Amino acid sequence: MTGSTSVPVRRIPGHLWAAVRIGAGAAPGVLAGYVLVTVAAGVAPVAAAAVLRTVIDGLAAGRGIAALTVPAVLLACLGLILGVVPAVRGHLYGRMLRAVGVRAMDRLYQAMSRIVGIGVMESPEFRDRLRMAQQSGRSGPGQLVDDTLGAVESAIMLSGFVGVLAALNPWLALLALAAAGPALAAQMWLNRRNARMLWRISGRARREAHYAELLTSLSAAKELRMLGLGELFRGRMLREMTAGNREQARQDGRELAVRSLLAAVSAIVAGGGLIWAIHQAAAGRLSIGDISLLVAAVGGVQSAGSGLVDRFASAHENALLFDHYRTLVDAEPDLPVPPHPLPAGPLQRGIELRDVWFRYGPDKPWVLQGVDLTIPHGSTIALVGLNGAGKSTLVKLLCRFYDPTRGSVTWDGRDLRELDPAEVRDRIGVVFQDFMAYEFSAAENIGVGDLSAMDDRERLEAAAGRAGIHQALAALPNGYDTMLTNAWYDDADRENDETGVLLSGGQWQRVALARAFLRDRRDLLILDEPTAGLDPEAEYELHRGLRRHREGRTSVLISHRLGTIRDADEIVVLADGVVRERGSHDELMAADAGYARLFRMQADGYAAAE
Ligand SMILES: Nc1ncnc2c1ncn2[C@@H]1O[C@H](COP(=O)(O)OP(=O)(O)OP(=O)(O)O)[C@@H](O)[C@H]1O
Repeated sequence: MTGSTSVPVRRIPGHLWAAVRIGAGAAPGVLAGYVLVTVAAGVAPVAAAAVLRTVIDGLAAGRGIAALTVPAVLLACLGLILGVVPAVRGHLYGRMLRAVGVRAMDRLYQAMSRIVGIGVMESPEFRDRLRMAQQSGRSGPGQLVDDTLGAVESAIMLSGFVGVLAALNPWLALLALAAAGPALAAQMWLNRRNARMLWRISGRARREAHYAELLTSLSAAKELRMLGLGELFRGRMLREMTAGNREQARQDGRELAVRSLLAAVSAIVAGGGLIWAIHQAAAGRLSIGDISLLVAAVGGVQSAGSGLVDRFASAHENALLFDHYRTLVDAEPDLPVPPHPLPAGPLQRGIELRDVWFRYGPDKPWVLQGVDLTIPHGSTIALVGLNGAGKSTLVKLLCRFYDPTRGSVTWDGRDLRELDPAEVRDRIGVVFQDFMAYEFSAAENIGVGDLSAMDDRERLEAAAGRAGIHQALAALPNGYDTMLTNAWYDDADRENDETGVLLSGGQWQRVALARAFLRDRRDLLILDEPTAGLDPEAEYELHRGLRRHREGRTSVLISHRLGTIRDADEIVVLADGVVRERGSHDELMAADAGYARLFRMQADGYAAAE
């Protein structure tokens, strides 16, 4: 994905067409009605002006009421149409906007769920683009459809009134058209600058939102108060906001100058036309009806012309933002997935990392520098290493959130890149170091571990039991249906302030473990610091349970508390991006290297505390 500050004009019709197609798919009936109303809104003013001339000329010529009844009724009908159209149009617009918004957002989030890895989501450019796509995706396509039809309406009206002017004086018509050209060009220039400005300040907008979120978020509230960070964050938020506003004000100034100039040109054309018409009428070359038609036509050309420019401007601007939406929706896959992936199948031999090199980006330092590691089926491998050694990174490669920069990860000899990532992930149960605490009920918080068990209370309770959290959840005000948040409640709980409950850090960790236990029939279990927040008794109990659970299963365990992993089949020490030591606890202690030193350090710490 490359940085985008403007969109070639040739891409704009494609965007308009894409938006109309979304509209036609989302609400075909509403769109058809909208087209009809648009055509009526474009034709009616021209027809009304022409009929009015007939009526005025008829009156001036002293024609009787009988001759004028039909044009009068026609005029009344056109007036009715002109009166009703805005309300109908507003109604249809609202319906179309909502229908198109749902479909467009659905497509955007479908595209997001097609993203296989997480690397692309970490790029600031992606985050900016996503924010703009979310902004434009909700109402952008609907507005584009509205702009397109609005432009059609203005074009119908403009061509009608230009035709009228041409019939009265071709020079006037030419002059009116000539004034529209520079207006369009100027507007496009303004739009491009506006889109560039929006892209430029998008980082500011993101930072502003981040500080605003920090100022009000529950998770930041403790540190914010203790460390007195409110003033700092508010200042930074305001700084970003003010800088963004300054850019916006410069653009507003440009817009004011250009638009005033265009309005002046248009008024001069209109005034000139009127002076000419009055002279012609005084000389008897134009009738009173002609004058009324000319006044209507000059006004009509002005309003249709500026309507066309406005619509074009709005369409151009929306298309520029919609470009971010389409770039994301039509993006190539972030990680290559073969069209016909091989089946991963149940793990039989094991997982192997061969000479794996990895860094998070070409400009980032190497995290892994040639890791060779075998995780045989049925064995437990413990990963050990200092902070930042690359343990969690290795886990992310096992889940194929990233591809190795060099080397390969294989599942029973088949490269993960040849397999369907969804199938591989379905065969893995994992508790991440930074697991999610969903603002859902307790049952759902465990159930998301295996959607097929979401409504199976027995399985949920069994998993919670194994994680040692069943009793605590059962004792909540609404048992497993209690919301684990005080931010919002289920509809049924709305009246009851008692039902939103907050868990402690350790309790949350148990819920996350229960989520993984729900996936206990998986081929590989990965636990990244699963007991870091537990009290010693709970940790002991849990590791005993885990040992039982791991028997005969393939697991990868990460823990800084070396006592909890000493019975792993193999302990692998990562350092400087490579496997520095490997072996059983006894072997590594006998080798008396880094692991033994760390183990003794921890053991001495406990002994000293006694
Ligand atoms: N998403 C990321 N983008 C860029 N760098 C990252 C990212 N995640 C981790 N890193 C870097 O990769 C290195 C390894 O991080 P990793 O989280 O794998 O270490 P770890 O061994 O799990 O550490 P810990 O024991 O602290 O959990 C660190 O230097 C970290 O800064």
